[in-house]
Amino acid sequence: MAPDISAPAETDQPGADREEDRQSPRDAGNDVIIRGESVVKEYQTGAQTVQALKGIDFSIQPSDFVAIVGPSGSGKSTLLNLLGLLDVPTRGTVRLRGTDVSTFSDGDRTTKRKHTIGFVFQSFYLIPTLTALENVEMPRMLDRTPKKTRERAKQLLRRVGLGDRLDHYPDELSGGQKQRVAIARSLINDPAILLADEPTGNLDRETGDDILELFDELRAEENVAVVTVTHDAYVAEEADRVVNLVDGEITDADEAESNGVVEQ
Ligand SMILES: Nc1ncnc2c1ncn2[C@@H]1O[C@H](COP(=O)(O)OP(=O)(O)OP(=O)(O)O)[C@@H](O)[C@H]1O
Repeated sequence: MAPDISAPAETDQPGADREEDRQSPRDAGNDVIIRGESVVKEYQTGAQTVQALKGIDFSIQPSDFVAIVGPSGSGKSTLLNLLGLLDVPTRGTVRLRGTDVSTFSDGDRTTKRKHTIGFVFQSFYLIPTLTALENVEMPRMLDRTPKKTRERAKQLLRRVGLGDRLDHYPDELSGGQKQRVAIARSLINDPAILLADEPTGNLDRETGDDILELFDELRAEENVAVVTVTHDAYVAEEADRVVNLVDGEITDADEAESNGVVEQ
């Protein structure tokens, strides 16, 4: 289950800017996790301004499976960074459960990210000197309840089919198994959204299919939404929705095949 992150302790202080007061009426009472409206993202390099996103709208709900596709430089990573609360828009709004993310302090944004977003990458990014179990526990290394974390980490590794690989090191695992460990790690804080950047990019087709199947199961069981950036047509085909970015704008999904989605 996604954690209730709508009322952090610090906003309960007397006189504090209460989060409920900053909420958009549009998302009050519905279950949109994150919504972007007229989102513009610009990067300034010297005198040059690059408009990476040109006023796009998006929303992610529990259990969604959304694929972001598009040619190189079209704004996919920029959008993923906004969804991952790693950045804020230049103009327009991104709301997390109804609250404008630009009103969060950096510390707030980090806390929200930790409790809302899980990240999965093409290159897995496991720590080679830690076992599978320790890698999954890693995001909660400083946790005050290590016993609980260990139990949850074991449960997640069993969930992704690696109950018999807890003490294996990454170089003792196959590519697909490494990605399963990375997915288990991404779930350790019970996120509402998994952001997966080319999650099947380093895997053969069959192993990639297994990972997509696992995503489907996790969406059904944990209610988690999966948002993936992909160049693989078969991954995009599995998605409920395809966001096709071209030059910072969302275009018709039917154009996806001619815009950087590779048939395999
Ligand atoms: N930090 C930055 N500073 C300046 N320009 C940037 C920055 N990050 C991205 N850009 C520019 O913004 C545009 C969108 O980049 P982005 O990385 O989002 O594209 P992408 O679709 O993820 O590309 P790729 O598929 O090659 O990873 C590009 O023109 C890029 O050069």
